[in-house]
Amino acid sequence: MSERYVTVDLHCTEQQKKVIVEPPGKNTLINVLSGPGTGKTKTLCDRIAYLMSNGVKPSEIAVFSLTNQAVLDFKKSLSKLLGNELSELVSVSTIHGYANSILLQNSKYWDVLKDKNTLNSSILSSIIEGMSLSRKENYIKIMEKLSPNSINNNVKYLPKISERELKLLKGSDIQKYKQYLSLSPHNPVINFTSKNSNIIFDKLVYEATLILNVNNLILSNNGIENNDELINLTDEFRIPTDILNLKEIIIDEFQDLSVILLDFVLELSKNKQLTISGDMDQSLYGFNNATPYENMERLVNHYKQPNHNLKHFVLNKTFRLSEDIHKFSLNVLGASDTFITNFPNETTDIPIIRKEFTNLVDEFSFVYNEINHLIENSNGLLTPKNFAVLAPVNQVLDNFQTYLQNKSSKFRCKKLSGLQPWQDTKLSSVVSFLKILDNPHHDPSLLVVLSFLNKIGPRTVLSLKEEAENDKISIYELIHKNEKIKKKIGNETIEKLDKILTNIDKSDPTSIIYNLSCLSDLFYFSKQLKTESLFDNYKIFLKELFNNLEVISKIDNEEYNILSYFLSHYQDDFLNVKELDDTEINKFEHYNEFISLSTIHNAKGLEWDIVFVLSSLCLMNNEYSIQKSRVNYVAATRAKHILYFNKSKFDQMLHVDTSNSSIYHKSFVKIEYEPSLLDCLPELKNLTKPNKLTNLPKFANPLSDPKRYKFSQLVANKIYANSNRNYCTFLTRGIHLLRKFR
Ligand SMILES: Nc1ncnc2c1ncn2[C@@H]1O[C@H](COP(=O)(O)OP(=O)(O)OP(=O)(O)O)[C@@H](O)[C@H]1O
Repeated sequence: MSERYVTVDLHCTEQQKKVIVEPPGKNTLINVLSGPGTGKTKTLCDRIAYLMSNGVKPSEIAVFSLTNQAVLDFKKSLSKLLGNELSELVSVSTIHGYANSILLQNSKYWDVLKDKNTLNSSILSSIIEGMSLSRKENYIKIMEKLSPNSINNNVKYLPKISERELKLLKGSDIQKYKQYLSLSPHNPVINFTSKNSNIIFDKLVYEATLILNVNNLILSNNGIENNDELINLTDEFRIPTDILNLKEIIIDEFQDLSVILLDFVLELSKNKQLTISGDMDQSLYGFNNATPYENMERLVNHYKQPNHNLKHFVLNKTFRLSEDIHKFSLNVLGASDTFITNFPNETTDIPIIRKEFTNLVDEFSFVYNEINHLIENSNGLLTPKNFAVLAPVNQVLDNFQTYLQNKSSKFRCKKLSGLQPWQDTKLSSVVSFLKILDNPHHDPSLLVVLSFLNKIGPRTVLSLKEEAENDKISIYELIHKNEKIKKKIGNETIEKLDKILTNIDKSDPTSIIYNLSCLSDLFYFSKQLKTESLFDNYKIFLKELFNNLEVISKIDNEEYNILSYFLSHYQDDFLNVKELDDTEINKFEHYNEFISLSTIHNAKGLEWDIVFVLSSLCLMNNEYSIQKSRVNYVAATRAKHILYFNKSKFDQMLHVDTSNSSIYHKSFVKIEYEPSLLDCLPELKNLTKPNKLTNLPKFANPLSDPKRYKFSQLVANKIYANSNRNYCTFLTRGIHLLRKFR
């Protein structure tokens, strides 16, 4: 057995260190709280390194976040700290992805959906069928024996409701909502399989929670091994031992969890260590019923039970925000207090630049000129990579990109993946196309592809599957035989499909790529690839696929045609990594040439030296809401040095804008603080510093203003010095990590 030692120095503050070295305990909650840039994510990574150095196996740690982007960022931080080889041993995934993998253990669709982070709602709907545990006979019998009080008998009497009503119910009566989730997919009162609904994802997590629940009951009921009947009943619910052997569950971005996700987390972390970190004010998923304060209250009460432990850790130093930006962000939020009392030594000391616009072209031209000015006056110290342009919605970013193209801009932009967090990444569907080209009787693949057609919804997918199974024929045969289905799909489509299948030469890479394109056109695949970056990735994928097929064609192999050889040998991550990982694109283009463009939602957890937040000119609704304040708060707190927070003429922010006296008056008398974490954790009050909303932030003139020309050079020097800073400046006490690697 080979042994290796990896030494990692952890540079941290005293407060971060307390989190890092806290030993894991059973039924213990480590609650890491604080504001933006205080190193929450970094501290979690350091903790993992420390635990590993103290004998916890990487397979005993599981890290979760809500979005693919957040998962990717966490993986990057961990691999920066530990190197790829070590960091890849730790499971980091979305909760939905992990729940999905629990459910798919026994599914025959496993080979289509094996990537833990990739969910495809059309196949998912087929999978959900047949695995609704809550209504399964065996499940009910197990519950009667092991946990008789938990069976809910009211479920039978639920009235039929629409999807919209069910969504509303999620916000108003979560218990009722869960009763609906417990129904079988074939129930007559609610449709789980609608393509655009998040309900299907809740159903998925709900079912996985039940499986965990059964396993926890088995574990806590000694003597079950002598009970043959229970062993038989529980057999189909058993999950792999890796999951049961977990010691530490880590949740980053805790504030984004909904009640359904918290149920899953609590079940998974039973008898284990649960470590969470988050900033309640950065909760952006209210539209998906993230309930940060309620969840925190529930969690705290849970861990106040006997035999449970609760430990709070507050980080008070931000490594990102200047005092001005911090003050601005607190006012944007209407926050009465803050945990942050320490700021980085090196900041550029530029107050926020807040310029007003009445039309988008003026605004775009301002942003372009300002970036140009800063780059040109920096003596090469600033490059596009120091900048980000953020907007509330994708549409504004697209317009900005078009503006730059028309202007033949000197610099280029890279849009951060606009993928919806837990939903389809679609690119994996290319495998389905390839499988059909190889063998049209591969049912799961044909179902995926058919579901891309407008008229084919998940209900039709399910009935196609059922019908084919009944008639003992393949789906491909069925669509040729059944006149009704033929009509639904369209005769012409079926004929074209047949033509492609006859034309393809499976031993010629060019023919494979050509027919793959025909097939994907036939099923409107480009419509599925909604974002430009996904489309770019698709092109990269085709290029790589072609290269791979060319290589295979040189291998002398009589048994296989090259397409089936490829399909039985391709690496799983050949497909999956690319659509999530921007670094793949960086291989093709030089990173420094790009300005990051991102929606505010996608920018969460990230930081840049200079950030432009575009105004909401395009959005008609200028009414105040806590959700909107949180989005603005996240946007403002992405900036390390200079924050441009553009203003629409029609928009005023309470506690921030001073020019309009009535607004000032309003913000002055209103002083209505938003709900705060202290409402559920009053014991942390003495760790906070009050924020006076009447004490308004300062604003500065743009840097391209002739009077500030010299200043630009100074700013560039400071940013450059700061980007090359040595972490040791902040080192309170390094931890020496020695890891035995087996
Ligand atoms: N002890 C430290 N010494 C030096 N830099 C640090 C330290 N801790 C964190 N940082 C730096 O501070 C920045 C913010 O860290 P991180 O992204 O982990 O913060 P966060 O609290 O998760 O932020 P957010 O709430 O915005 O997601 C990063 O650049 C990180 O490298």
